[in-house]
Amino acid sequence: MAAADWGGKADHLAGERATAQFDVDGMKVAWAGSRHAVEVADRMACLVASDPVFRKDTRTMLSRKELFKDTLKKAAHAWKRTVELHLTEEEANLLRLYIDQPGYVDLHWVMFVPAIKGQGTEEQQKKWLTMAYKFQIIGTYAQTELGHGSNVQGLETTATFDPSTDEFIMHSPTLTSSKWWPGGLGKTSTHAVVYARLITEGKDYGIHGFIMQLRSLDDHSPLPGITIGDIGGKFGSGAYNSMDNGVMRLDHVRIPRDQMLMRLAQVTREGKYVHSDVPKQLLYGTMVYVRQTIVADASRALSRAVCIAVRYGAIRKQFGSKAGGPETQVLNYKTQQSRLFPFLASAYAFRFVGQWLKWLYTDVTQKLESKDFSTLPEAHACTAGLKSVTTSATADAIEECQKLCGGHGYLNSSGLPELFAVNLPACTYEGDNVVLLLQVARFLMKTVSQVASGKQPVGTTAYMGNIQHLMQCKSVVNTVEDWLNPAAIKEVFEARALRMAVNCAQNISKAPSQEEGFSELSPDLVEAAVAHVQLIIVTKFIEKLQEDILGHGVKEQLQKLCGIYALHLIHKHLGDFLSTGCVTARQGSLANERLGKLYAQVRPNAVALVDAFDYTDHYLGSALGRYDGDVYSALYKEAWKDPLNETVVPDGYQEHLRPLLKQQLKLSRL
Ligand SMILES: CCCCCCCC/C=C\CCCCCCCCCC(=O)SCCNC(=O)CCNC(=O)[C@H](O)C(C)(C)COP(=O)(O)OP(=O)(O)OC[C@H]1O[C@@H](n2cnc3c(N)ncnc32)[C@H](O)[C@@H]1OP(=O)(O)O
Ligand SMILES: Cc1cc2nc3c(=O)[nH]c(=O)nc-3n(C[C@H](O)[C@H](O)[C@H](O)COP(=O)(O)OP(=O)(O)OC[C@H]3O[C@@H](n4cnc5c(N)ncnc54)[C@H](O)[C@@H]3O)c2cc1C
Repeated sequence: MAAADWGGKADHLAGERATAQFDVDGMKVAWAGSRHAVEVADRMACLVASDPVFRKDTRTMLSRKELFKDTLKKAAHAWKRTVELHLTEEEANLLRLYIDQPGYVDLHWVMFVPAIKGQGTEEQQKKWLTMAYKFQIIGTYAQTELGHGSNVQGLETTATFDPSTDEFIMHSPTLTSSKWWPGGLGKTSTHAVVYARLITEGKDYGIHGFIMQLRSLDDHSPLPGITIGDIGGKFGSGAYNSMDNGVMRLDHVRIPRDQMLMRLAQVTREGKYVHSDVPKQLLYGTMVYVRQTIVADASRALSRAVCIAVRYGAIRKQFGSKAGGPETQVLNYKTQQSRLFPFLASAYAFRFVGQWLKWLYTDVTQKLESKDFSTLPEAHACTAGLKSVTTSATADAIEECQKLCGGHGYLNSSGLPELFAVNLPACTYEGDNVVLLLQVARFLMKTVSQVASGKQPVGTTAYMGNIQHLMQCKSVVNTVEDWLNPAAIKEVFEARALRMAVNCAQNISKAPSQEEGFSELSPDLVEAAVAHVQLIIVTKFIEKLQEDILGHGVKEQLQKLCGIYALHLIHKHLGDFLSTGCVTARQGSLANERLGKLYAQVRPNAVALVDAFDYTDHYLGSALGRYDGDVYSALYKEAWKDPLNETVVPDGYQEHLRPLLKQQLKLSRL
C-alpha cells in the first residue's frame, strides 16, 4: 500500500496550532534575533531544501566511501551556488549550516581562516587568506596529537629553525606526536595550521602555529616527508563519518621561516626569538572563537530534537479513558511534559545566551585590537563554561528526546540518532567539557581571592562583589507565586554560585598547597563552575525579557520558559540549593509546584513554540518531526528506502538461510 493511501495533505497538527496564545511570527524574530535574520535564514533554508543535490534522506544508508564522496559533491555544489548567486558571508554560512553535513569546509571556515586572522601578521593574512577565501587552498587546524589533546603544552611535534636555510624543520619525533583528529586532514586539506614546539638556538619556546602545505595542488598527493590518512570510522551511521578526521606524521619537512604565524611572536633571520607585548594566551584565541560558535550550534541541535519530540508527542496517542474514549496524546502526560518542557525552555535559554556570547566575543575582539587585554580572562571563562554546559545538556537532551519518542525515536528516520551522534563529540572537541569547567573554576577561585582583598569584580562575576549580602541572605519566597519574581530567582542562583565557590576556596586554603587543594577539590570545583555558568544563562534570559519584544503574547511565553528553565534547575540541583542554605525544603517544593503550573500553561503553546524555530522539513530530517504531523505515512515511506528492502528475498538467502531451514526441516522429519 502506498504511503499516500494512509494520509492526506492535511495538517495533522492544525488543532495544536490553533490553541497557541501568541504571535508565532513575533517569536520567530525573538528566536532569530531580528526580522532580517528570519528572512535570510528562510531564504537559505529553502534554497537548500529545493536543491536535489542537497538531499540527505538516504544518508545513513551510504557506505563510508559513498558518504564521503557525497560530502565532497555537496561542498563543491554549495561553493558553486555561493559564487553564482553572489551570496554574502552571512548567507553562505547559513547555506552551509542548512546543508547539515559535517565536512572539511567546517574546519576551513571555522578554524583555519580564523587561526590565520588571529595569529598571522597583516602580510601573512594577505597572502594566505586571499587564497583561502577563493578556495584555491583548503585548510584545517592541526593541533591535537595521538598522545595529547587537552594538554596543549604537552604536544610533541617540533619546528626547529635552521638558520643556514632560513627554514623550519617540521617533525614528528614519536608515534604519540602524530597529529590525530583534525577534521578534513585525512583526505581533503591541502594546507593546515600545524601547532608545534618552536625550537631555535637550541631552546624550546613552546607551542606556536605554522602554516604548512600538505598536498600537491596539482594531483593532491601528500608532499614529500608527509604521511597522511583518515583515522577511521566514528560513532553512528552517517553522522560525523562524513568528516575525514585525519592522522599525519612529518619526517623532517622543511617550510620557509615566514610560514610561522608571527603576530604574537617572531623568529628573526638570525634565529632570535622575539615575543610581542601581547599575552601569550592569544595563541589560544581561535579556540575562544570556536567555543563561542559551538554554543549557538548547541541551541540549534537541542531545538531540533525538541521540535521533533514535541510534534511527535502531539501526534502519538497511547491509552484511552476506561470508558473507551479517545486515546491520549502522549504530550498530555504530565511525565512527558516534565521531561520535555525543560528542554524546550533550555533551547530558548541557550539561544539567547549564545546571542549574548557572540556580542561579548565581538566586544573583547575590539578591545584586543586597541591593546586592552583586561577582559580576555572573562571571555575565556565564559566561552569555556558555556560551551561545556550547553553541549553536555544538549547531548543528554537529544538522547532523552529519543526515549520520549519511544521505539520510533530509535529509527534513523526519526533523525534523532544522527543528531545525537553528530553533537555528542561537541562535549569533547574544542576542549573536553570537564577540563574546560576546571578552567572556569580556576577563574572563579582567582576572583574570590580578589574579592577577599577588596577588589570589585566586573562583568559576569560582578555579583561576587555583593558578598556580604549573598553569603547570608535567605530567599524571600513564601508562596508559589513568589517564584514568578525574576529578582527572587536571580538572588538564589547568585547565592548558590557564590557560596559554592567560597566553600571551595576555603577548603583549598586548608590544603598543603594551592595545587594539591585544587586537585583534591576538583569534583566540587566542577560543580561550582556549573553553578556559575547556570547563573549566567538564567541572568541573560532575564535580561532578554527586559528588551523590547514585539508580537502578541511573545514576551509572556518567554517569561514562562524563563521560569521553567530556572525552576527546573532548582529542582534538579536542589541538593546544592539546600546544602548552601539558599532555599529551604519548603521553598524547593513551592518551586516544583510552580513548575507544574508552568508546564500546564505551556502545553497549548508547545507546538507553536517549536514552529517558531522555523525549521524546514529538510533541515529537521525527521519522519516524526514533520511540520504537517503526517508521521505514520512518512515512517512507512522511509522504511522502503532501506537497501534491505531492495529485494523481497534477501541476499544471503541461498547461501545461509535456505540450507539452514532445509536442514532443520529434514532433522524434524527424522
Ligand atoms: C544530523 C547532521 C547534522 C550536521 C550538523 C553540521 C553542523 C556540525 C556542528 C558543528 C560544526 C562546527 C564545526 C566545529 C568543528 C570543531 C572541530 C573541533 C576542533 C578542535 O577540537 S581543535 C582542538 C581543540 N583543543 C582544545 O580545545 C584543547 C583544550 N585545552 C586547552 O584549551 C588548554 O590547553 C588548557 C586551557 C586546558 C590548559 O592550557 P595551559 O596552557 O596548560 O594552561 P593553564 O596553565 O591552565 O593556563 C594558562 C593561562 O592561560 C589561560 N587560558 C587558557 N586557555 C585560554 C584561552 N583559550 N584564552 C585565554 N586564556 C586562556 C588560563 O586561564 C591561564 O590563565 P592564568 O595564568 O590563570 O591567568
Ligand atoms: C569529532 C572530533 C573532531 C575533532 N577535531 C579536531 C580538529 O579539527 N583539530 C584538532 O586539533 N583536534 C580535534 N579534535 C580533538 C579534540 O580537540 C580533543 O579530543 C579534545 O581536546 C580532548 O582531548 P583528548 O582527546 O586528549 O582527551 P583527554 O584529555 O585524553 O581526556 C580523557 C579524559 O581525561 C579527563 N581529563 C583530561 N585532563 C584532565 C584534567 N586536567 N583534570 C581532570 N580530568 C582530565 C577528561 O575529562 C576525559 O574524561 C577532535 C575531536 C573529536 C572527537
